Amino acid sequence: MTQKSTDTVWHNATITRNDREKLHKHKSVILWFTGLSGSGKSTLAHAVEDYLHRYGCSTFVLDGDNVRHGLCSDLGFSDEDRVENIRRIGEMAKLMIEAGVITLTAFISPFRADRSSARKLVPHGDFIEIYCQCPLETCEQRDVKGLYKKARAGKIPFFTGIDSPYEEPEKPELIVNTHALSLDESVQAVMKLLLQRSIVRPG
Ligand SMILES: Nc1ncnc2c1ncn2[C@@H]1O[C@H](COP(=O)(O)OS(=O)(=O)O)[C@@H](OP(=O)(O)O)[C@H]1O
Ligand SMILES: Nc1ncnc2c1ncn2[C@@H]1O[C@H](COP(=O)(O)OP(=O)(O)O)[C@@H](O)[C@H]1O
Repeated sequence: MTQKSTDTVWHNATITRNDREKLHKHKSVILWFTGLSGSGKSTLAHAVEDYLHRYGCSTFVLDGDNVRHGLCSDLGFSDEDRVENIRRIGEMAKLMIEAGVITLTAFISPFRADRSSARKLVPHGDFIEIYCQCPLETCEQRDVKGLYKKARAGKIPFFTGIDSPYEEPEKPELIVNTHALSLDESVQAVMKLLLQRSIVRPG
């Protein structure tokens, strides 16, 4: 690996985040969905994006599976690699809110410390942690991608919830119990929070 360069200087953009937010007519924010595999992160993030997009908001979903095909294709699922995965996503999400975009991230992000580091990258209030709470048994019954079956058969080592830990958020901005709520109810719970925080305006 080459030595880190110290010869870089931050360049301030002429167009600011505030300018971009004015253009988009809404604030930018990170909606950080976290939870077990199969808990509903992707489904909910995309459904919220769909809703916001229809109301003219500028949005983008960073999704675990997709990002791991490109930006993070060099990473696996050891604790170390997950830490680096979430570090990169945090930095990417930070850039995207500078671009004035409502950024929705759907990663297991199993470690509290890593979610906390991502939160600290951006100003207070710009990181909204949404815990997709769902019992492991339900996630396993859903087994959307057949991965739990493989993990139980010992074919996927370090699978979250089985032989790799998931640390529940202690104080998330929102808990969505995807086991009990319908998808529509879950979307409405997120929208209610965005309205309460004046990130989007009614209508
Ligand atoms: N060992 C292991 N543990 C957990 N998940 C695994 C594993 N191997 C592959 N997958 C698939 O990768 C998706 C999770 O990637 P993430 O980038 O979100 O993981 S992490 O935040 O770095 O922990 C996860 O996607 P979701 O099911 O959408 O959560 C799985 O499809
Ligand atoms: N309230 C809900 N919110 C999100 N997904 C739900 C909800 N209720 C049931 N589901 C279902 O749970 C599954 C979640 O899968 P997925 O979104 O891929 O999870 P994850 O991205 O966390 O791995 C989907 O089949 C989805 O239809």
